[in-house]
Amino acid sequence: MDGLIAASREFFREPLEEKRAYSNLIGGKQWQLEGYGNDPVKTQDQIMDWSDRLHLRVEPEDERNLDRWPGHPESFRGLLHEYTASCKRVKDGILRAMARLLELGEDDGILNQFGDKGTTYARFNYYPACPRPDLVLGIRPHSDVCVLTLLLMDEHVAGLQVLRDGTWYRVPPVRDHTLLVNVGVSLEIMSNGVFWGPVHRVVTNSEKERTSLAMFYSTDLEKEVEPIAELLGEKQPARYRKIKFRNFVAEHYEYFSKRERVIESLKI
Ligand SMILES: O=C(O)CCC(=O)C(=O)O
Ligand SMILES: [Fe+2]
Repeated sequence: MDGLIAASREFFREPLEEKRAYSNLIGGKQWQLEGYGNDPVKTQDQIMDWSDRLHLRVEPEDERNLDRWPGHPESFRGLLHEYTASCKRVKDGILRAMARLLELGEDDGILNQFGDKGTTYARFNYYPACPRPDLVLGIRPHSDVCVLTLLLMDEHVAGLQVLRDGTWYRVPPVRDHTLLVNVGVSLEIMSNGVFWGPVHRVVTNSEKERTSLAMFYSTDLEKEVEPIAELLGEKQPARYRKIKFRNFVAEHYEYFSKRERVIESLKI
């Protein structure tokens, strides 16, 4: 873990021209999810996040776009490959335990909602020290659109905050490779609202830089995300409309740029 974080820092510290070789803008213009760079620009007055990002599809393994994976430092690709395999085991264990909490008939009741080609993205976030933390956020308020996120936070510098009942709560940094497990809004829909995808943000720091690595576990892009049938009944009607995951992601970015949550539009 330390090696991978150190390798990602090394990448982020390289000159911009080096990093642009892995850009998320095709031909310098058309935005795609994967690669190095920021969010899509949807409106002229959109305030961007104070962060540098590298977003890579790590699963399915045979669909990796290795041309987006930094070749420097040389250890990067091997370390990310190993980290992906370890995190998969953790994610499977957590989702099986959550299926039991929902009292689903089988432990794989959530895992088998992912479809044939569930996808995992690794997102490296690098937040440089910011001279005016009062003016800009590291990441604006959002909920993760995936099923589950495993977040490896900076061991020394705080920044993540979670919204609950109108108050922002600071998440302290933790040592010893602790992972923070976050529910994404896909799981909010699947669980018919039993679990919910909290709104969170990252504040900037005037003196210290910060890094984090999020692993986002999502369903197949062609799969419809919907409440699990077994959880529904006469007394438990569906609370969310279903949506194809591909459209959910597209809409997430539309709403995000307007500072709204896409899931609100799916509530019945
Ligand atoms: O940097 C963090 O602690 C959180 C990152 C995050 O929320 C995200 O990448 O979606
Ligand atoms: Fe997030």
